[in-house]
Amino acid sequence: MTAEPKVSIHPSQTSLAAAVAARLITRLVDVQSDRGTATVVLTGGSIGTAALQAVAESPAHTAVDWSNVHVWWGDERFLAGDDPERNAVQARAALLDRVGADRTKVHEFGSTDAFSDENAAAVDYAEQLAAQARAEAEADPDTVLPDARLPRFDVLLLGVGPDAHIASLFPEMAGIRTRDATTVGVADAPKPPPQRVSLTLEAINTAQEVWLSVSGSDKAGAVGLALAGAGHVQVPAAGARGRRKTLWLIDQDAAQQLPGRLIDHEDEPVA
Ligand SMILES: O=C(O)[C@H](O)[C@@H](O)[C@H](O)[C@H](O)COP(=O)(O)O
Repeated sequence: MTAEPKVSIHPSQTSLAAAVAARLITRLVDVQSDRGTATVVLTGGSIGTAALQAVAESPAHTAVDWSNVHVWWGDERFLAGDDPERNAVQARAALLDRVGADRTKVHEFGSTDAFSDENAAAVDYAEQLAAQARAEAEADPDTVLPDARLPRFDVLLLGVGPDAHIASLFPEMAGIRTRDATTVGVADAPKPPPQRVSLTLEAINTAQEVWLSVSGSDKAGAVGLALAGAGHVQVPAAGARGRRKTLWLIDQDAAQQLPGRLIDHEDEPVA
């Protein structure tokens, strides 16, 4: 069971980042009021990081109990642990270190400090995810996880590249074709750095809500193809779906080639 995409268009990159931030705060507060804890899967990239900064700068962020948020990543650049190009380093600076996130609940992909290659880091992340899934199932025997290998992802954020990649799943490459695994090592990514680790599409699509945030005219073609129903091997963003909600949050520039029938006027804009 997955949700058909809905689209929300925002006037600029800044208002888009603010809208993603407002929605994220609301989502985390809502989930925490139901279950006590909430789980978010973060993305790297410009809009992903700008949205986290906007969360930190919003007075409303204090409504979230950050010590009870589990944080995972959709992908990571396989670099040294303190490399400023790592998605986790950028997320810590933009938000996590500013709001007092609990380091034991911030689950980073392994780095070159600890792993010999990207495949080893991918295997380790799959084990971390599975261990958390077991812990959640033991803590609440009534919990039904969408996939026993993965914790419940309440919201999963993705950026989209001009080639329509999501996380580190690039068009036509092995990562987007990977099945029966929750994570994958990527050795030859066209976007630098070449070595990366990523959730697979099947892992991404276990999330309750998948939000794709996209800004800029260089992404308009990718957005148009993805929402016109292209195949996920050629257009990875086309395959990303949440179980309950699939939300495309885009700015005007990225919306230039959008099939008109997909614009949900009731859902725009929230910033
Ligand atoms: O590690 C990464 O590079 C990302 O996770 C990647 O998937 C990113 O989200 C897109 O490439 C969009 O990035 P921009 O928003 O910077 O274009």
